[in-house]
Amino acid sequence: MELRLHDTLTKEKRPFVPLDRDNVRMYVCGPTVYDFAHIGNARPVIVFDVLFRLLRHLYGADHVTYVRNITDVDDKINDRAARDFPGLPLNEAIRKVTEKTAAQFHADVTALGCLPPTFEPRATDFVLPRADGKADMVTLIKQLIARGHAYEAGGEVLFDTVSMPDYGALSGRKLDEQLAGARIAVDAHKKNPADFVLWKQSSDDEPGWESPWARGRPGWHIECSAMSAAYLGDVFDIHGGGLDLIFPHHENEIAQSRCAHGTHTMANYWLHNGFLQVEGEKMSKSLGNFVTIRELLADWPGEVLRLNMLKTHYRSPIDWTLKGLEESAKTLDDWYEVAADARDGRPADTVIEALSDDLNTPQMMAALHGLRNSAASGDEGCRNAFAGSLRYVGFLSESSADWKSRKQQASGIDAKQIENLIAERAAARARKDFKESDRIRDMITAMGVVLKDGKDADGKPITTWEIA
Ligand SMILES: Nc1ncnc2c1ncn2[C@@H]1O[C@H](COP(=O)(O)OP(=O)(O)OP(=O)(O)O)[C@@H](O)[C@H]1O
Ligand SMILES: [Zn+2]
Repeated sequence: MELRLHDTLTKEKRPFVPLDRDNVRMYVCGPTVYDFAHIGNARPVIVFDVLFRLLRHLYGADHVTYVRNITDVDDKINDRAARDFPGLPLNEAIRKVTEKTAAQFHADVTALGCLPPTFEPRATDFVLPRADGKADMVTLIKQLIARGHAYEAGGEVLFDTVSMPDYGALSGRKLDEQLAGARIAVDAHKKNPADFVLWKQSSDDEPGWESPWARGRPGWHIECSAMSAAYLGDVFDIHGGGLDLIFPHHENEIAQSRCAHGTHTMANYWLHNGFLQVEGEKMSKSLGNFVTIRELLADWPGEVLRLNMLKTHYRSPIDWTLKGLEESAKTLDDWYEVAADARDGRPADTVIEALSDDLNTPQMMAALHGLRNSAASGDEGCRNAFAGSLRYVGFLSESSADWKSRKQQASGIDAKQIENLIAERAAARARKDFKESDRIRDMITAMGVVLKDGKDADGKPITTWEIA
């Protein structure tokens, strides 16, 4: 099956041809760890997890290298550290903020059914030259200066955008248009307003590293140029992230990496996911219209959030609604019932085919609905293919066996309490106090639980229950 991917740089969907079939290489920009991730931040993590799974299927699990970094040096982190831990020395405060946020991020994305990437480098480990000789930011900046693509001014090292004739190709922004709109006064030390920071001086109370220029810290963009080169080389296959990263972040990554290494390309395919929106607006921290993954996981199993995300194609916007979540939960209730007790088969061709068409997850959903119907009316083989497909796309995680109990937990329903009430109701019925037994049943219904009265194998009345 031929994999086709849409490339932002060439604006076309074309067949995916890896540089090396034995080592297919993908880099995705990871979180800046200063605050809990919102469900919008989860979109690239889930989308590229699906692509990672697909590449592993097509090329073999040991032939794909997926790198997703952690940005743990950023001024937003410094501000948060100073705010939350005013009593601590800044470095310690920063470590507390980044460790806590990174741990929560891992817990969140694991609950969303995402496989860990092959490597998860932290920016702070790649600032200075390393003992193992892997790429680092200071060396990259030195190379850029040596090749005439960067200069020092006003306590900073800046990338010289004019030195790169096709700067702006990814976002389609022409340099002269950018120049016209810029405010010169703010950036008087820059040769051109579009020039961006590679290194900036740190004051004594800011985090910093000794460098050939001044004690300072890297700009955001150079972090990804260093970490991608460290694990994937100067040129690699796929680079991903959200739409908002095209400019300036990815544009500047391309400029740095290509100019430092003297290559025509940084990555052969640039993939960008669309925004998750609330009432038509991008979910973002700055707008305050966000809900964290952690908050959602208190109400919904991670599989529901994942499925709800994948109902929409990754390049289209998603409107995130309660109604959508409710429908997704219903779908999974049904699917798990049909797939119950099935052994895992291989994922069905229809699923792989859908994903191979630029990750067409709406078509994948249609394929899963089709498999569900065959499984419901068919033999064990169909059920195994259905269960195998569910597991393959990450809907049937290791922990889905206890789907029902986790749903109960998430809904806040206390199983023990329900069982006690059922016993009280049975006792009331036994003594023919139907007023009391009805009262108890209404109480249970009001808690969002449905009772089913039936008979056990010996013909004795028995009541089972489930969440409405
Ligand atoms: N609403 C959204 N929908 C889809 N992807 C998003 C959304 N918001 C952020 N992203 C993506 O999440 C990833 C992590 O981004 P980052 O950690 O920089 O988030 P952020 O800038 O703190 O979030 P925000 O945009 O809310 O300020 C990036 O790939 C970014 O494109
Ligand atoms: Zn990046």
